[in-house]
Amino acid sequence: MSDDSRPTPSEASTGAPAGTRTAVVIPAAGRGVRLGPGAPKALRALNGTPMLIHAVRAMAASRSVSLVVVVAPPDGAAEVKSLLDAHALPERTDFLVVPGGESRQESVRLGLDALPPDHGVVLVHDAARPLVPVDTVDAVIEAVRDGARAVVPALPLADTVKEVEPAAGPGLPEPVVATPERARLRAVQTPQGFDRATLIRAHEEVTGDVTDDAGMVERLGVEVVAVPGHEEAFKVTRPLDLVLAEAVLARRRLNDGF
Ligand SMILES: Nc1ccn([C@@H]2O[C@H](COP(=O)(O)OP(=O)(O)OP(=O)(O)O)[C@@H](O)[C@H]2O)c(=O)n1
Ligand SMILES: C[C@](O)(CO)[C@H](O)COP(=O)(O)O
Repeated sequence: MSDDSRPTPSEASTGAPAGTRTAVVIPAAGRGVRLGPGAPKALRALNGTPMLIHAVRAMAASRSVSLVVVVAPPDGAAEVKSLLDAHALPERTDFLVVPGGESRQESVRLGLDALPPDHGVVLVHDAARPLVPVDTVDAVIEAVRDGARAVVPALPLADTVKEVEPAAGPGLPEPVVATPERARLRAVQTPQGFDRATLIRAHEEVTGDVTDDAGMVERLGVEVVAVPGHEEAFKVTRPLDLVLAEAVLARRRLNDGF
């Protein structure tokens, strides 16, 4: 066997053929405006470790994941590379860091542009969902490997949801126009999983306001399916979410006995 034909360590350890080899793009380039002033959200600490490192570890915990592409704040790629070097991460996983863009959509696209050709399954996972359990990651990957072109982890809602019209002026109430049937609604999380070609086509063809990658795939007319999400995969968005995230980590430490 020539040197070129030998599998890389990550290919050898996951043992997956190219069609099912799995890469994850982690958009981590947001400012975190809703979290309040401070460092970019992904670099803020949870139990002393940057949120991004928790998110990277959550993805690399899956034995199916052989590559993680981190999309860093536009001026923070060097800092993110140093962070990855400074923290213990599984050796079976390869890492790339690229600078991000102005919107989440643009950041994901920049991450996709950096993917080498040999990964047929691509996950997109928010750095802002640092605590997703590995079982959820594996369930998404398995559904794609089983033939779904787009998969989202999703949870039923606890609140009733109303559709409203914009208020007629500042300080005025918003008229409620509809109450969708709650039993049919789901709160959608990440990682979202895709057949690579479908996700790339969505990012090439779909423009406009879309808040998640599966929404872009829906606009292509391609079926998206939901698998059970997890309450610990919540998105750290506002200050109270930091309190919850610290509490989840404390509970894990207690359960792990240290
Ligand atoms: N230009 C952007 C904006 C967002 N994101 C990433 O997309 C994920 C989900 O976005 P969100 O939670 O909205 O993060 P922020 O945009 O940072 O938050 P905010 O809207 O409060 O500023 C985050 O991991 C964030 O880093 C990104 O990579 N590039
Ligand atoms: C992708 C996402 O996490 C799915 O719920 C969500 O849409 C991201 O929204 P944000 O406003 O960019 O945080």
